[in-house]
Amino acid sequence: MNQIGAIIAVASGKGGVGKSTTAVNLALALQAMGKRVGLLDADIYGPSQAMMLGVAEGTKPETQGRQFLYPVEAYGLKTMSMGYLVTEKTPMVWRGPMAGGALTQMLDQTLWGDLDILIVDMPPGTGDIQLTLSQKAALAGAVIVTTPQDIALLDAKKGIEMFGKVHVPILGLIENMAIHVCSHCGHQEAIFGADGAAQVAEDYGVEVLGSLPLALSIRESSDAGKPIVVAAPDSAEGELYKNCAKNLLTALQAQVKPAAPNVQFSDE
Ligand SMILES: Nc1ncnc2c1ncn2[C@@H]1O[C@H](COP(=O)(O)OP(=O)(O)OP(=O)(O)O)[C@@H](O)[C@H]1O
Repeated sequence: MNQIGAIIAVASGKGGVGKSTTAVNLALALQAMGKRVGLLDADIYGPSQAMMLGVAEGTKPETQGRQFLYPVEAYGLKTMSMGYLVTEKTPMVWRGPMAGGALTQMLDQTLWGDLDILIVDMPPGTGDIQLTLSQKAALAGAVIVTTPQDIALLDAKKGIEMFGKVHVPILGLIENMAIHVCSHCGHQEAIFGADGAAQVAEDYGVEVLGSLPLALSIRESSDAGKPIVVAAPDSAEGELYKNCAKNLLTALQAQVKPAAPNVQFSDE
């Protein structure tokens, strides 16, 4: 029923590094390049895509029979999120297997139709839920979002290793919040440190697809329900996301191999 060219996970080892912001802007940038794109918000514990895409609170997906869901369209993207299926006040207190099951159901029972790319905004972390989804979703590859901060980089490495274990190629790293540019004086500051992502990329033989600044415009546009790639596609930040998307497509075509063979996986 669904013809999906490539399913790509956007993941981060650590929470709060801007994974969801990156996933939505990447999806919109790929669409701006003429691709048919879907976005699965698999961040079940904190689904934020509906808010970032300006989908009205309380929007429920149309259903077909008892089993299938139609995606909710936003800015031309076909989206599905746990946020559409539960109310904001319902805490997600599922155990791992249940959460993993719910996610694969959302993936399989959504009538995506024909897509070139489905971006999966993964839950943060590298536990059972992430492993199950990586194994069941037939991922074409994964993008790891990290900040340059040591703790985030450490978790990014765990993410690379997790995908390596399940033989999902790493398409590249995206470094988020790399530089802060003062809106008053233009002074640039590497608040979370510098060059960390490049070092991790080199260690693991993967690419850095791009680097995004810590920018007020990125945060404000997401909060306003219109991500920067649609709100200001020609802005410096919009261009950076488009460049990441271009590099992602190149990496996808080249099918970059999983983590370099000289990397030892901790429990193998
Ligand atoms: N480059 C950026 N510049 C400014 N703000 C950003 C940037 N990237 C993300 N943010 C902001 O940082 C916060 C966290 O971002 P986001 O929700 O995308 O992170 P996440 O990694 O998906 O978080 P979680 O782990 O909770 O799912 C949001 O308020 C978002 O608007």
